[in-house]
Amino acid sequence: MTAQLIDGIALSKTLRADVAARAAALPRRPGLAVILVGEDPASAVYVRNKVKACAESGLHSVFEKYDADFAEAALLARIAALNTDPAIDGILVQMPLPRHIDAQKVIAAISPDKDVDGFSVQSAGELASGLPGLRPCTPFGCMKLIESTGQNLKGKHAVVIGRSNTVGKPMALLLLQANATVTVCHSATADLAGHVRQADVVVAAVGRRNTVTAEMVKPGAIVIDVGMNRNDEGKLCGDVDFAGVREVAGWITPVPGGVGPMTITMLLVNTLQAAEKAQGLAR
Ligand SMILES: Nc1nc(=O)c2c([nH]1)NC[C@@H]1CN(c3ccc(C(=O)N[C@@H](CCC(=O)O)C(=O)O)cc3)C=[N+]21
Repeated sequence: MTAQLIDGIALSKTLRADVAARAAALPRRPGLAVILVGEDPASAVYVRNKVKACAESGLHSVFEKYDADFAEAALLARIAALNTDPAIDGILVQMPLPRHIDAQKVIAAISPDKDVDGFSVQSAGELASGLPGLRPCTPFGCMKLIESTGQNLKGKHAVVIGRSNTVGKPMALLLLQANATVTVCHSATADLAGHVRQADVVVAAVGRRNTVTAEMVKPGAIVIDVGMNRNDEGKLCGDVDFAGVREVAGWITPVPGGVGPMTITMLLVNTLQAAEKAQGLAR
């Protein structure tokens, strides 16, 4: 069996067209502020892609770039200004931040209404409580990729590998809300392979290549690869041994071209959602 590819670029195209149509129907264009502190080259690429994606979907965006030694207080002051800026519906501060800046403080400073990353305590609480709210973009995108297979998660066993606040934890909650039975594995899990073998859905968010191999995967499973690693040749690769696992799985996401583009797409969706709410068009 060779797995069907879940194409994050194609799905992104469809969803971004819907964002563009809904954005065009609003009295005021949705606006996203993207803040980058420091010189990390990978962050610079991601941030540029986010700004470009906004333009392509007809969203307004502003990009603010600061030197690595930008003071925490100055960053908090910028966020306070954006919180009350009526042209801005979403605020994204690119992570990781320089060590002298407390990321938790920064996240807490963003108005929950503009928390398009879904990283705030309010957004996390809404997700955990099953209330509507802004969902973290990467796991939200993974759910859309899983939904695109047409498989109902009711009665299915999902195994999430990784327990970060940005991916693993919210992923588990989203899968739970979709009626899956959920197991969360992490670095202290005794028998990772034993758990993964039980999974109808595997979401790998570890940050180490070849964490999921063909022998660990149940035939026909849905495999979602959140990993972003470099192999020995410097090529981008995920946490899953793609060549091996695609011969066993039912569906698999590629890296690149899977979760990455969907993360940006869900940022656009969240910005649109925040704008609709701000303009009295809640949905
Ligand atoms: N506040 C904050 N929010 C984030 O959402 C956030 C962040 N900080 N910090 C860094 C991570 C990483 N991230 C990615 C988004 C898209 C791709 C993406 O589009 N990847 C392409 C490949 C890009 C390439 O070729 O390098 C793909 O997978 O096809 C990757 C990574 C968002 N992040």
